[in-house]
Amino acid sequence: MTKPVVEIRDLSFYHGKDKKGIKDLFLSLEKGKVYGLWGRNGAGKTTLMKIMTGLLKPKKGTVLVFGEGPFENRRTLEKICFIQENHPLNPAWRIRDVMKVASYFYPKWDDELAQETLEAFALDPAKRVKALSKGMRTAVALTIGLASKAPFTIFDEPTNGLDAAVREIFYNLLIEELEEGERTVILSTHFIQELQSYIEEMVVLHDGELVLHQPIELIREEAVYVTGQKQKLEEVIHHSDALEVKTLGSTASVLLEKNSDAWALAQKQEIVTETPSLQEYLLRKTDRKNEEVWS
Ligand SMILES: Nc1ncnc2c1ncn2[C@@H]1O[C@H](COP(=O)(O)OP(=O)(O)OP(=O)(O)O)[C@@H](O)[C@H]1O
Repeated sequence: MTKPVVEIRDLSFYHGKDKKGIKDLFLSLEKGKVYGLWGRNGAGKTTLMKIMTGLLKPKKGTVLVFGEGPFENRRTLEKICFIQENHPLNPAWRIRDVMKVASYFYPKWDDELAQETLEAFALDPAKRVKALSKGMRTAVALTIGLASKAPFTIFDEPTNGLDAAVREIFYNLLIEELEEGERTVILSTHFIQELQSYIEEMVVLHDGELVLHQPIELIREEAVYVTGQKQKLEEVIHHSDALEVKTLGSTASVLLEKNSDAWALAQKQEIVTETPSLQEYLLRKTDRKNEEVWS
């Protein structure tokens, strides 16, 4: 078996003395896979991404990227490209200067791909960053992410602020780039519905903890909306396994996980089932705990 690209064991990170960050996290990411990172606001995604990309030092535990700790490790950092949301770009530089500087940093930089990508985004390399719209700046940052050819690349909220046409261009370029299976990619996003077809495995954080790490098809199959007569579903409705209950007149609809006792109970009744969207399921799965976070 090939060694994982990222190996995290028992990682904890606290902002300041005791502020929440990441708690006792174990995670392993493999070569050539595309991961979706999902979590509600404050779940710990940025903290985790910053640790994996050497911007923060773990307080406890082990973080290895390509077998080495990324913090202050130039050799490892050359293999990592982290495209942050609102990626910092020098406003005075022309796009072509931005590309040149990035090319010095990433040993696998592909100039041709950079040019093709800028062309696809209809970006003029002679333009200065300060003259670009927010969406155009994002497109410049995405170009760096693609052309870096970095074996481990993270795109944080890659499509925020991009119009539908530009998003499509990015998805197409990303698919082409991933075809060879050489790069490990994380797409961190709140808008999972749109990105889900590009993702193989989901990593879900909640309140600093890893609550799910599974192939996306399995997660899609994990939950079910059960609809039937409210009276007959009374026990299911009040069961602690019920992730969500909606009632309308004498009908009830309950969101359940298929490995739950409540699902076994529900199946004994006359019910109609429907698969929830991935977004609905993840939101409900992180609902109850989330109330504690914000309270
Ligand atoms: N610099 C900081 N100082 C203190 N606490 C912080 C700092 N950065 C993050 N936190 C806290 O750490 C927790 C995780 O934050 P993080 O930014 O990693 O979450 P996130 O999942 O990226 O959230 P979002 O989706 O809102 O960007 C939150 O409780 C947040 O308040």
